[in-house]
Amino acid sequence: MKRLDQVLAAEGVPAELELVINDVIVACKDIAFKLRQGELAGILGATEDENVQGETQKKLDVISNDLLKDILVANPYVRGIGSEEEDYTVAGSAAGKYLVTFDPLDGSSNIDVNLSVGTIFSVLEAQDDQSGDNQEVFLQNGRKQVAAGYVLYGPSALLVMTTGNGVNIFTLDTTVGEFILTKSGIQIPADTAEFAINMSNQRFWEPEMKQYIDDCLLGEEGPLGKRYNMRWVASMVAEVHRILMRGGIFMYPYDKRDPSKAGKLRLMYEGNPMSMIVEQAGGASSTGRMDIMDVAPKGIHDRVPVVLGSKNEVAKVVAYHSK
Ligand SMILES: O=P(O)(O)OC[C@H]1O[C@](O)(COP(=O)(O)O)[C@@H](O)[C@@H]1O
Ligand SMILES: [Mg+2]
Ligand SMILES: [Mg+2]
Repeated sequence: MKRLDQVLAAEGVPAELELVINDVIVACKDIAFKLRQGELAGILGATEDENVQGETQKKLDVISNDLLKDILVANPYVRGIGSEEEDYTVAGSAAGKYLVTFDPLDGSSNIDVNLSVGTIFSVLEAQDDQSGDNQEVFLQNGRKQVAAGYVLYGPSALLVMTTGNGVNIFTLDTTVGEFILTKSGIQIPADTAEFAINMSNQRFWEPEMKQYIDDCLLGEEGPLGKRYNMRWVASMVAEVHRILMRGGIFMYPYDKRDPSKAGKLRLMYEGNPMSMIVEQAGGASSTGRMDIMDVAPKGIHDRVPVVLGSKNEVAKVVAYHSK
């Protein structure tokens, strides 16, 4: 039975980075506890506010954001944070080496119906001496991440993370309040016949994506030659976790509902960390035209089309885009 700190030490993770990851996890344990209490903790429902993306904030979006922000900006090794729920990046310690971006609560439309939600995080190294409230210091591509992970608040709370040494899964032992290693060396099956996409947006997709899904729906008689199943949990963390466990492909492509947005999901705290985890587990991750982790960010809240999961299926979607 290995604890998270023992696993990170065995991976040779620097002590400062371990302290940063540990603070993320302390906040996530608190979020997990509040979620279990649900209505009893007065955490359900919406606030009167909108975030910078124009989305109504749920109470738990704000609570989770504050838990992560408060602990991380007080950490001497954190230069700054960037969050879905903060308009601008927030400065931490001027001498801090690390930058943390996070989606404090992913899949937040699921909170009020008691379904799975998650927290996603990504850690970068600050490359120069700029303050953490200057977003420029964060604008590095996903290949520069030194750690990435998510916590899935499901029937049990799971921490899934990588420091570039493969993917480990830890289960929260609520009797001792510790994440305990329960699986390591996760490998996503290369082939799949299960896709996840919000089909209600079909008429807004680009023709390439429309064609791929049309061909999936043709099953054995179509050019892809197999019968596909479909899932949509509306929580990226839950979808990615299913894919890590049994394969699959998850897509949130560009659509023309709002042509100024490159997609729904955000690069720096959704696309990049999930891509690092998926690649570390032998899967693939693309915008349809290039690897997500090679996309150069221009702003902390940049959006990105996402196609990730079983590597041979992702390659098929990429091939549709290059026809
Ligand atoms: O509303 P839709 O189209 O089903 O979108 C669901 C997607 O949006 C998200 O909920 C976005 O994340 P947030 O809840 O953090 O905004 C993803 O987790 C999920 O894949
Ligand atoms: Mg999200
Ligand atoms: Mg969110």
